[in-house]
Amino acid sequence: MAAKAAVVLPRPVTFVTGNAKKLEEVKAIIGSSIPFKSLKLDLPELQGEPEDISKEKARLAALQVNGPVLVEDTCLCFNALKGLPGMFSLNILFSLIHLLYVEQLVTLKWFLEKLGHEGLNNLLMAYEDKSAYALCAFSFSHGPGAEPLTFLGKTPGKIVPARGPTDFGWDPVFQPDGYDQTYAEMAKEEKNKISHRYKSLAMVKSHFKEAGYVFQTTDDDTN
Ligand SMILES: O=c1[nH]c(=O)c2ncn([C@@H]3O[C@H](COP(=O)(O)OP(=O)(O)OP(=O)(O)O)[C@@H](O)[C@H]3O)c2[nH]1
Ligand SMILES: [Mg+2]
Repeated sequence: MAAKAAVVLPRPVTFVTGNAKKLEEVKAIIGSSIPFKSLKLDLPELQGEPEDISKEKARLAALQVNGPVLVEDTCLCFNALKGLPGMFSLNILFSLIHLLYVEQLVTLKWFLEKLGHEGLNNLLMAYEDKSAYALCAFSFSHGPGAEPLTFLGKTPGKIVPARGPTDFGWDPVFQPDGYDQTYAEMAKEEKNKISHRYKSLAMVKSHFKEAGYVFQTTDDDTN
């Protein structure tokens, strides 16, 4: 039987994100297994199921980049609230704040800071069930018009009062099952071995390995 021809992609994959902490983790997890560069683009994020949001982001990113792209969308979902706040949390909050305080950026900052980690815990105050899961949806598109593939990684845990460094989102209030440390308290290498992002990227890496993509690079791509 003839070997399947490898798919040739016009350049390295562009990982589109505006989040520096995400990028740090993605670099550490992917290493040199997938040739990629990163690009910050302001893409609209729809509301809906994680997979759909991520896929749509990939479609839009591929059009803008005009080449292969990886994007991801991450959420923290509370079981007692049937998966909310999930993808909606910060986006809806931002929309509400925007409606209420257009152009009053000081107030907006103050409001977000006030809600913070304590606010996330307070959302569950009335419930005994503090269980939650971190969900990561990576989508990969070959380029404009190509249907994106999505890879979901999920890590179960619970919501606890904040512990550990506060330099990345909700890491201080999420304690993964089987650990007595929050994501924020864990060494980065430890988080990157069990996280929602790690699990999703493990599937992305397997896909790339199986597909055996061949990348054509230009001088521009090395920047
Ligand atoms: O404690 C955390 N540990 C994580 O592992 C993690 N991953 C993402 N987030 C936060 O969740 C929100 C929605 O994320 P999100 O997927 O829309 O990302 P984003 O808008 O910041 O970047 P991007 O969409 O340009 O890639 C943002 O506030 C992110 O900072 C995390 N917080
Ligand atoms: Mg986003």
